[in-house]
Amino acid sequence: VSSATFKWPDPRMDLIDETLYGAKQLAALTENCAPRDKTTVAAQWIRLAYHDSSTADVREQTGGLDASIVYELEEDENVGVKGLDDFRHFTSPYVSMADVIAMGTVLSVASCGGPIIPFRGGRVDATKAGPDTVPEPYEDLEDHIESFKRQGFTKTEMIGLVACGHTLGGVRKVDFPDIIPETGPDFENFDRTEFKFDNAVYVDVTEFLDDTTANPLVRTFNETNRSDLRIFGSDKNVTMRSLASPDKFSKTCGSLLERMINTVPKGVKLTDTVDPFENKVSGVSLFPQNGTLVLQATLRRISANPKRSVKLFWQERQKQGSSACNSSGCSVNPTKTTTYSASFFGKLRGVKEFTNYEFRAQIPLGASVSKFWFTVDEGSGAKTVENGGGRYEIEQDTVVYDPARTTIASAGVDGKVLVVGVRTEQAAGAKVSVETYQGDTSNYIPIIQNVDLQLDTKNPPKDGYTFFTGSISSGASYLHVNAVVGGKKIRQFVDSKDLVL
Ligand code: HEM
Repeated sequence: VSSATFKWPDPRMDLIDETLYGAKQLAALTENCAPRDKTTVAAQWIRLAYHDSSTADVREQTGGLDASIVYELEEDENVGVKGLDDFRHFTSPYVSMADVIAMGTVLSVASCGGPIIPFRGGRVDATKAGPDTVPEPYEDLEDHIESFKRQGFTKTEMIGLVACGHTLGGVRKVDFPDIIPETGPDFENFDRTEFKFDNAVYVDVTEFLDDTTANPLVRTFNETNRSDLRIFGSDKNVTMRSLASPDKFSKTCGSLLERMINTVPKGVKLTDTVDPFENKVSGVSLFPQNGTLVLQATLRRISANPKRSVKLFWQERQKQGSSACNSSGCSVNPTKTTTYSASFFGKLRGVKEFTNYEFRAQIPLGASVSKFWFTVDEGSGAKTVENGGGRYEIEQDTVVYDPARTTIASAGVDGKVLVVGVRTEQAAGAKVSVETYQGDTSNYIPIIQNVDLQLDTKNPPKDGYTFFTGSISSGASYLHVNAVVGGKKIRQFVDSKDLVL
């Protein structure tokens, strides 16, 4: 699997990159192996991911990491499972709950000092519960071997995966009174380094081998429930001994957990690995204002270089005799430059910070724009940034989301009032609607709504555009504008950061 390149427009890559490395707050929740509920956020997220993925049947190619857990929370086997309340804020039309669960594992393992697991996106969420397949402590060894085999893991890999999972967190008395007796503590850690993924090798393994472990799944009064004891010892400790090397433990866990999160049903195709992108373009909008077209775009570069200068260039859609552009093209300097810290995970990947260069170009209405690109000079000469060749192409200017008029229309309103412009010469008979996305719901199932937009009476035609408007729910965080204009279908994505006012 190779490393993905960012070819704008690609909202999926944009959002994945932002969630893992950038400004989204998912990573911050587990930073420094954050404690929560007597355990760690990391332990909760990893357990959730395992329970979700344990529905995998690799021969049938069904189940796996597909967020079916959303429909399985009431089942006994999922007692104490936590994390979906964290994850629901980070889904979008391009990043499924299953992807966020997988990111949760990548982030939490790294946050506690474990290996860096490469992340790939593209998982598809299930629409119903999967089978009851989570292994339970009272089951015998043969059942566990069978169950891991169905999930795609050999017996040796089962030993590894359980050791990797149980290096964090522990057992809760309220959830498992058959493991921790009434007289015992409310929560018992699997090992003595509950905030460390890496040290666990020493602790889990040597403690286990030394027979001094506190692991309740090894020591519990109830022999039937000593599943870790049976699993770890199932090959006379050969695997556990091999994991006594910290390096071997880290590598083994990295590759087993990677396989766990990448086990997906038939037909689901994962993206390439998402590493931090050197150049990322977002926040692109084109809308009419005060007799011109405004082109807004943001270029994000890795790191902050005070010597760096960045310019936006564009090419006109219609050649105009008296255009504002001279022979070297039209260009503008940034209106705003903001440096922000990378997430802890970005930092682990060698990225300390990012710098956003925000541009706002005013373009004659008649000329409009077809392509844009940038030059970046780090102090040693300007280099062109042009979307890996082909430049940043603005497919159409017929239907445009209008952030400025939307801001004005939404002021003081409960919810949002969206304004979309359609080129006046093509506006007759135009059908404009929006498909809104709300991921942050109490049952973790996104709400998708279609709203037809009507002619906007408060914004009469102006600047060559005719405006359409409609109210959308305040919970909607992303949307697509869908239009049929002159028999042609046009679809435009609006990111939450461009929508939230
Ligand atoms: C035979 C297989 C397994 C059994 C029987 C088992 C059983 C358990 C039990 C009983 C708990 C306590 C949960 C609670 O008190 O709410 C637990 C916690 C946990 N398990 Fe497993 N587990 C197995 C495999 C795995 C695997 C493969 C992983 C991940 C790769 C994993 C990750 C975790 C984590 C991280 C916790 C701690 C959760 C927390 O502290 O909130 N387990 N497991």
